[in-house]
Amino acid sequence: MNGPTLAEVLAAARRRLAGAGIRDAAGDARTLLMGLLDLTPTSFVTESGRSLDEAERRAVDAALDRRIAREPVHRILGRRAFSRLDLVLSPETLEPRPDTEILVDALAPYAEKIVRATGGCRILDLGTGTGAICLALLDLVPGATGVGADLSAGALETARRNADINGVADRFEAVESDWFAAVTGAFDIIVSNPPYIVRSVVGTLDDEVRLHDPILALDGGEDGLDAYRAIAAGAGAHLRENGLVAYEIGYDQKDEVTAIMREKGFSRIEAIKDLGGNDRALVFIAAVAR
Ligand SMILES: C[S@@+](CC[C@H](N)C(=O)[O-])C[C@H]1O[C@@H](n2cnc3c(N)ncnc32)[C@H](O)[C@@H]1O
Repeated sequence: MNGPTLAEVLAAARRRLAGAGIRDAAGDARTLLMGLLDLTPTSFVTESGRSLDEAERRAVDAALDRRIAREPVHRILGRRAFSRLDLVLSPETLEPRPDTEILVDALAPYAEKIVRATGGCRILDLGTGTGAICLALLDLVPGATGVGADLSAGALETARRNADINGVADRFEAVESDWFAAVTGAFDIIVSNPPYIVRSVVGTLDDEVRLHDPILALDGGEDGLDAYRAIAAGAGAHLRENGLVAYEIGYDQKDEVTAIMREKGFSRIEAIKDLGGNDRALVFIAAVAR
């Protein structure tokens, strides 16, 4: 006897997730099925009439159980798309967010310009996690090279694997470091999406974030700004002439992060909002040429 079709399994999955109070039940059901069955958006439609075998149905059921227990879709699949990359996730890495692509898109033209002017561009990504920001920039700007630094050895292992999978390993180095502590040399661009959640807020985040993203990737200290202070203090010593420092920030941190950077001699040259209209990325340059 034939099993249920993909369309039938999709409809049942959507109902199960909606019944369990999952907000985007339709989107999550679709993303899970596409990922589990390795289908593209097009083949998902053209194969909607095909039957799922028992092993496939068991895999779908297990994935739905995990989603209902509030595990995020891409953690269940173990990977997610970011910029033009396919990134593997691990328990030690933050799941990269689409908002972070804003920082990548803002920096790529600067990196290209530096490559055109000097023949190369050295990028340092502090708190690299999966390697998302650095690897996406290396992919977009073939003349660039990058260092991804992180305090988590497990995250760095994942970043190295992602560099391999995405064909940029020859231009990427992973360094275990407490911010700049083990970083050597000077860079054209220092970029970071550091932990920036106010410590007292971490416990109130959705289960999907609180229980599945590592605390090291979330907790920004008492006021959420510890990492920006540490990076601002060390950036000058690791920047080439006319080098840039760029951050992802929390929606309400623009003025405070700008003040922290100004105190260390940097001027803000860009402030970029996300699609929701919130401040999301800032770019700085040394106010006085070094
Ligand atoms: C918000 S996550 C960003 C991950 C990745 N860059 C991204 O955008 O998806 C912050 C990262 O900073 C790392 N981190 C936290 N404290 C650190 C420290 N003192 N030195 C270096 N990395 C640190 C965490 O392990 C985590 O990978």
